[in-house]
Amino acid sequence: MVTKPPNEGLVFALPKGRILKELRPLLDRVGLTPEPDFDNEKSRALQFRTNHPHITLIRVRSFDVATFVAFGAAHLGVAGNDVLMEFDYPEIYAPLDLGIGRCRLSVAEPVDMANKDDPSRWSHVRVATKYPHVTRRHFAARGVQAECIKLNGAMELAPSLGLCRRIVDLVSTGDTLKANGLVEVEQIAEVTSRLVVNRAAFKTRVEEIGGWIDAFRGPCVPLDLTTADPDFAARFQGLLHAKREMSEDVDAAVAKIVADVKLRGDAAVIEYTNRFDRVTIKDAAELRVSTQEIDEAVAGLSPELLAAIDLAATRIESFHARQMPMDDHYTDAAGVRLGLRWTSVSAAGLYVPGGTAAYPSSVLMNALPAKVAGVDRIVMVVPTPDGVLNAAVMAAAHRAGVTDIYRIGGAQAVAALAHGTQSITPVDKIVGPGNAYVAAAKRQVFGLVGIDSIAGPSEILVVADGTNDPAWIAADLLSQAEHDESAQSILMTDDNAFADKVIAAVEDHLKRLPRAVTAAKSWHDHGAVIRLANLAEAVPLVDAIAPEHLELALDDPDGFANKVRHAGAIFLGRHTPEAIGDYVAGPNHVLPTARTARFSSGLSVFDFLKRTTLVGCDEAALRAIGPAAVTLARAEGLDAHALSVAIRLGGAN
Ligand SMILES: NC(=O)c1ccc[n+]([C@@H]2O[C@H](COP(=O)([O-])OP(=O)(O)OC[C@H]3O[C@@H](n4cnc5c(N)ncnc54)[C@H](O)[C@@H]3O)[C@@H](O)[C@H]2O)c1
Ligand SMILES: N[C@H](CO)Cc1c[nH]c[nH+]1
Ligand SMILES: [Zn+2]
Repeated sequence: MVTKPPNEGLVFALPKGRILKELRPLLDRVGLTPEPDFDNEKSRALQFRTNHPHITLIRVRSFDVATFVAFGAAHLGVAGNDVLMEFDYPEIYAPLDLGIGRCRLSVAEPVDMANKDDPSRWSHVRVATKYPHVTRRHFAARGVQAECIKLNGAMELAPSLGLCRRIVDLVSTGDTLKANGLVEVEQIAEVTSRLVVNRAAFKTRVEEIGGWIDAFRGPCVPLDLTTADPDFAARFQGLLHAKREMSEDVDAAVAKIVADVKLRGDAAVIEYTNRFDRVTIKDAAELRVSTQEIDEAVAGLSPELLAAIDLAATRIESFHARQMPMDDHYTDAAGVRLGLRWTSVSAAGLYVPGGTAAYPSSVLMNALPAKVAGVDRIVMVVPTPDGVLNAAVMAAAHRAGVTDIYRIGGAQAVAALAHGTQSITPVDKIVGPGNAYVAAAKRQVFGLVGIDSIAGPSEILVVADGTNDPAWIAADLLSQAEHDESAQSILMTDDNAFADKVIAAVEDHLKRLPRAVTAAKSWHDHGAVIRLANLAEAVPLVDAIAPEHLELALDDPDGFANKVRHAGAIFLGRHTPEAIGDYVAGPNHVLPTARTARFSSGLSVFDFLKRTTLVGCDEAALRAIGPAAVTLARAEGLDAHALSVAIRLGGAN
């Protein structure tokens, strides 16, 4: 580690080449102007002064940025996550994804070989790569031994010259691979460039380095619309129809996983689980979480957390119990006995997300309606990345009466629940939120099993007047933004000055929130502030957005709520933050997103129930209504239908 006096200038390490071109406008945006020679591609200089007397830029190879920063020779830098993954330097902190230098780290092989190859059957691979550590780790996680030959460039030559058959390299457009007769067969990681800092330097110079992190994060302002503006209607339509989720093509990958689980059962589930969750399950018996593991997890939790789980569970259970519908049996005027009977599905599968965060609250929200509805077998699947079983998730499952828990996630878990495996009995219905892979798998198994509606990234719309505390409303907006970069938070207000104060309060909260990077990206990319002439203007706008969560921080929230038709859940008044509904209010937090509240509702006991109708005629009743059936059957040309009624009425001919 290079030690530098704290009062000396900051050194900023930047990568040469393609990324520098994309980075250059960002330097302008943060007000960092290098000396003119920096933009001269022919210049051999490596170090450059800037308009800030204390800041020097160095221009080095992308791999060397990480090394300069890790050893403290540079304080800040810009490096791709491919480089960060390869070195895995604990001294580097990467607070910000700059969203530039987008590409992927992939495994590629010759086209003619790929046509006959099945990556799921590999046991040993020989690979040419600049990323031996990432490559070995990637293959080890799925039980494949990787022999890596380190090359620094021109990787594409390796297969044609017989050095090895496969390569692992960065792929941007795929043109270079194509030109060399290669094709991608597996993706290891999505790559973007990150702002990186030396941890020790950050600790000692937090104001200075933190200031640059904030500057690169950019002014975190959302879309700002005013209903009085002439272009409001067009811009509002743009907001309504903007695509928020990444358009990753996951369908093909998921179809392959689902087919493989259907064919090979447990063996395929184990293989995908080991690969995606970085675990080493050897035997199908290990897939199921044992009673002892559940008991141990529950025993290790604080009484405070257990009490909170219990309070939430009691309230959710009681709210859902009131939803239970009544059977109906009666005899009508024609003497026909009619009835409608509700029964639950026999077995339900609950998907509990666990890839990037653990959600005990979602366990309760999914399992308790099933329990209240009377489902006999409630099976929960939850991924355990790096083998970590979340104790609060286990406690919530225990409290909610889940019968079986499997430590599996993603498409393979959904496929196992739908098709069954040697060790997992299939279920009748699969519910629960999850990422794009989970959503695609649910869509693909629908028909074989039932599914609930697909919940996408979270949303909140707050309608607030100017008498609210801006810090409260800003926190509410961030509560959903912190879920996901694709989440959406919208403020509607009739007070301009209040709107400005909320925008400033969001900035302020972001300085302290641990999930600031995610929340800031969501607010910046998808957030909106809509300035109204009066609060009545908000009603049709709310209906058009049909938000998942609608918060009404108004004097008369009930009056406003009565006018709204489309919203997943409404939170009434200044003391009802949406987060209370996420955890303990009682109604379900799995709600329709992406404007689907126009035609669908949140998860409820009805998702686990189905109706059977009952009809009973005696001779007199059949005589009363049968002739009309005969007439209709003949009109449809379905004579056997007509006969089956007429024969009972003595009119078979
Ligand atoms: N609406 C709600 O009520 C609610 C509640 C909680 C969470 N959520 C949402 O659920 C989502 C959870 O996502 P998550 O990723 O954290 O967990 P997840 O459990 O949904 O997904 C993790 C799994 O995805 C699979 N996967 C990841 N990368 C893959 C790849 N390249 N190929 C194939 N499979 C791959 C793996 O099998 C992994 O186990 C978030 O978007 C969150 O906002 C919604
Ligand atoms: N707000 C999310 C659904 O939109 C649910 C959740 C779980 N934990 C916290 N919040
Ligand atoms: Zn939430």
